[in-house]
Amino acid sequence: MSHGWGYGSHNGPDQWSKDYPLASGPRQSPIDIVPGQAQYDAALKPLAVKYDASTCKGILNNGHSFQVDFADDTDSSAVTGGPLSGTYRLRQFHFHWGASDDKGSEHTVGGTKYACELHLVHWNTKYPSFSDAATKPDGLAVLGVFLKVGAANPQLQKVLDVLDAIKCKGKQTTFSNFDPKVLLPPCLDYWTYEGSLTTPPLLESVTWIVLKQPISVSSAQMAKFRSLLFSAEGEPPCFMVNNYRPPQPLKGRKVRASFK
Ligand SMILES: NS(=O)(=O)c1ccc(C(=O)N2CCc3cc(O)c(O)cc3[C@H]2c2ccccc2)cc1
Ligand SMILES: [Zn+2]
Repeated sequence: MSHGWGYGSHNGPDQWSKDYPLASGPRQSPIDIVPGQAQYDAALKPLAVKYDASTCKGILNNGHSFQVDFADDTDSSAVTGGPLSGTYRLRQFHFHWGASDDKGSEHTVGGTKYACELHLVHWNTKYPSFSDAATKPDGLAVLGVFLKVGAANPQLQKVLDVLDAIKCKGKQTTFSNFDPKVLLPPCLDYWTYEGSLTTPPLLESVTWIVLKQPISVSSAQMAKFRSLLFSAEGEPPCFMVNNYRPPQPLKGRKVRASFK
């Protein structure tokens, strides 16, 4: 993927529409979720999340976040149920965060920003591959989890402990035997709506499933995220912070809630 885009003043979200006209499309993400306007839908099923730690393959600084990649050649790590029809295989998870604890999430709740947001990216197995699914309106499902500053999160620490090895863009290292289910809150109540990737190419192929209950992260752990660099080795260092797109217009979409 071209890396001309970023989160700076010259290549950030306000500029993306120049190269990616979808930025002004009808189903863009993220959005501000207004709980009072979300419609409870009794037909929504409970989320069924099944992850297999052995499918965890590695961790990479991709220049706009860091991602933990999973083997997606079988259904052993997948999500079903909820608003979804069929099986969606886990491909990767990554995060978005701010330069300070008062901002960083992409989705907001009644205008409230969290310090960080986790995205678990899944693709619909009715399509032959992730890349193909990413071009279809029902191709992807992303599970969003808010991180709220408070107590340190020991499960998250296992991921943060390897970040020194992937400080710069393009660096990757081994990361195995990690079950991302440990990063989910106890309650799987969610909001869901039809949206898009929040990074270029902004494809409108994502069923968003945003969990109501945040998980915890300490301020010291947030500082660890901010030690990463957008820049590659040998380039002037640029700290990886504020890698979030702000909320986009709802344009008539309905947000459904799985809970009353
Ligand atoms: N924030 S998000 O909407 O949850 C999101 C989901 C998937 C992806 C993703 O996995 N990829 C593949 C790697 C990649 C690398 C890039 O440099 C880039 O600009 C975008 C991506 C996206 C991507 C997804 C689908 C088609 C092309 C690229 C990115 C963001
Ligand atoms: Zn994301």
